[in-house]
Amino acid sequence: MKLEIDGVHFNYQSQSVLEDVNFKLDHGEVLALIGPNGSGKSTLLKCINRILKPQVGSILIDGDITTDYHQQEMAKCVGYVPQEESKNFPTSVFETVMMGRKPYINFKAQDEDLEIVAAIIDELGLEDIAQRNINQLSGGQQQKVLVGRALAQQPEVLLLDEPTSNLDLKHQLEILNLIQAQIKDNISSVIALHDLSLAARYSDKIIILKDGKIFAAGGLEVLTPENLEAVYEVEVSVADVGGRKVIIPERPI
Ligand SMILES: Nc1ncnc2c1ncn2[C@@H]1O[C@H](COP(=O)(O)OP(=O)(O)OP(=O)(O)O)[C@@H](O)[C@H]1O
Repeated sequence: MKLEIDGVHFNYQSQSVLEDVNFKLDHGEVLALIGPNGSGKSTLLKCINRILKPQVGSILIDGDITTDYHQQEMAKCVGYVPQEESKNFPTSVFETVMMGRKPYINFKAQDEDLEIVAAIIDELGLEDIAQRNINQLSGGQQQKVLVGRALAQQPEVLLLDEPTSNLDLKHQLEILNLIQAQIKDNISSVIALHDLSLAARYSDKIIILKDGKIFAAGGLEVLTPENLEAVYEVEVSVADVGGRKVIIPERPI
């Protein structure tokens, strides 16, 4: 079992944000974390990445509790793409993706590091802007660069917080296809997503969070109108389009 979340509770001061969150994710699996604004998705990703420390419960990777990991070990193991970065240093696209190699570099980058970064830049279609300052890129381009940085870490667990929120339709599919291709058999991924149809299309497992608690968990079968209406307070239709689940919001309840 690659990633295990065991009885996690988290609160900001007196506000309880996560309550008794439990799940397991195997090698090669993608878990979509869905739920309304404020339901605790980003907080859970930050707890997994040790940015936040749960007051109760543990997070285990391959059976080892992550609080025992050294910082560098953690950086090799867990890649994280935040919803947004508050302030970007004026580095180039290439340098930013190279930052993902930092946990592997002792003194200076080796040929292998350069090859890995070049391959990711190529796969993400960022060659033409590789030398551009990331602060001068569009939101969607920046989001791609941050995904590239996380992939350069070659993590075992890849956490993505709304990785497609700034992307147009083509780039949404491009980035999720790329992530799916990278997952292969040795990476487990947790992706917070607002787009429920994309969640249905790209995940093996789904967790619906409501007020910091798991409201429903399982495979695509949890995406029922009843569950979604109870959580989002919107009437929804769930359609089958060419064998894919598509979630259509109808009207507020
Ligand atoms: N730094 C903070 N200090 C205090 N409360 C916070 C902080 N960050 C988040 N919260 C609160 O924790 C709760 C969960 O927030 P979180 O960002 O995890 O939700 P989310 O499901 O990711 O939301 P969204 O879909 O809007 O991104 C919210 O009530 C939020 O106001």
